Amino acid sequence: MAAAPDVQAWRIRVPASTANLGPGFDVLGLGLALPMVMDVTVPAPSPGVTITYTGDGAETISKDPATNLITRVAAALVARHGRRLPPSYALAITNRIPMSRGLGSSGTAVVAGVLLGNTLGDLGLTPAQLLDFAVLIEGHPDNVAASYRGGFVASYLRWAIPAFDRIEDLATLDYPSEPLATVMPLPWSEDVAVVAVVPDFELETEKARAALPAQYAKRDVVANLQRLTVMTHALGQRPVDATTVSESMRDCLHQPYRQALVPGMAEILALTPQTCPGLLGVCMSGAGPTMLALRELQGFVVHGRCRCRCRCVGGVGDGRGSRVGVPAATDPYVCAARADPGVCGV
Ligand SMILES: Nc1ncnc2c1ncn2[C@@H]1O[C@H](COP(=O)(O)OP(=O)(O)OP(=O)(O)O)[C@@H](O)[C@H]1O
Ligand SMILES: N[C@@H](CCO)C(=O)O
Repeated sequence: MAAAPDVQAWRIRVPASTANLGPGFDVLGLGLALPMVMDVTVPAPSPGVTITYTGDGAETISKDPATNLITRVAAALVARHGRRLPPSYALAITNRIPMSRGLGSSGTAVVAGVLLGNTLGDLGLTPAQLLDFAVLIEGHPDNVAASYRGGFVASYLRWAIPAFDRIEDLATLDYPSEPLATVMPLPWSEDVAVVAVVPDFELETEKARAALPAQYAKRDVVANLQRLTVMTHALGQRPVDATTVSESMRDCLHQPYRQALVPGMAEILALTPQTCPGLLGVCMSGAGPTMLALRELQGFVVHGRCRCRCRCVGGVGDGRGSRVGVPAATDPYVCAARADPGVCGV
């Protein structure tokens, strides 16, 4: 009788992320304490590949390994290195990250995919190599850098990503062998908490990026550079200066063009520490439609109304949301000083 194969099991946990934080378009990212957890078993209890899913996206996300984003990324990574995924493995995914809401769900899935490919294909790639492959797929580094590294990070790309149609093309695509992304951790003040207000409609990143102009006026670029530099310092200070944070979170490069896609966004962006004591600043999260409020860790009430029906994450109310948040420090969506430490369990 043949011996039963050794069963290996491990867990991959990847946090959600918020990108841009106002003026840091395609530059800044922050890991949020809101994870996707994936339990991997090799081989699967039954023949072939099985994917099970609970949580956000359970009804809509493909469980077919040929079309699921995580397994496609893993397969492309191992193919790039001349290997194949094993014929049998099981993925049990528990996801708390809302889809297409600006909380980096696709980046999280891509990071999970490269971690899966690295272990299933026994590739032994470095974190920088894995992150670069994730950046190639996402096209911009902010979300994946934050999900991978955790905390508050800034990043830039050292070469332009060549155009490709499908993730599978990355197996053979010609691109530079030099490192792609440079990622720098930034200080995040322990006085600053994060509240995400998640509308009950989706906005695909592709659509929100298509709304942006091809060119910008010099004054708008300069305004963002000034604010970005000041804001990254201001958010590391103790105590934080609310007026400086609030003013430096204003953006000229993406939020004005995306405003038409998110009902109520203008009213939320008009909130200030002067009108809402304890508030530090507001911005769109990633490509939206989620709106992000930074707040002082203690004693805080935001007054405001948005026209869209929001899931007021970190807020009170009826859950359909007309108020814009009264966060509790224990709310799982409140990042607080505990910016997520990034991936673990691999
Ligand atoms: N856990 C997952 N497993 C498989 N596919 C996923 C998963 N999470 C997200 N995706 C894919 O990513 C898509 C959402 O990507 P999209 O870029 O539109 O939004 P987002 O990443 O949530 O927002 P943003 O980039 O603004 O933060 C989903 O429709 C799905 O195809
Ligand atoms: N920087 C990206 C984040 C969303 O993926 C954007 O704003 O389009």
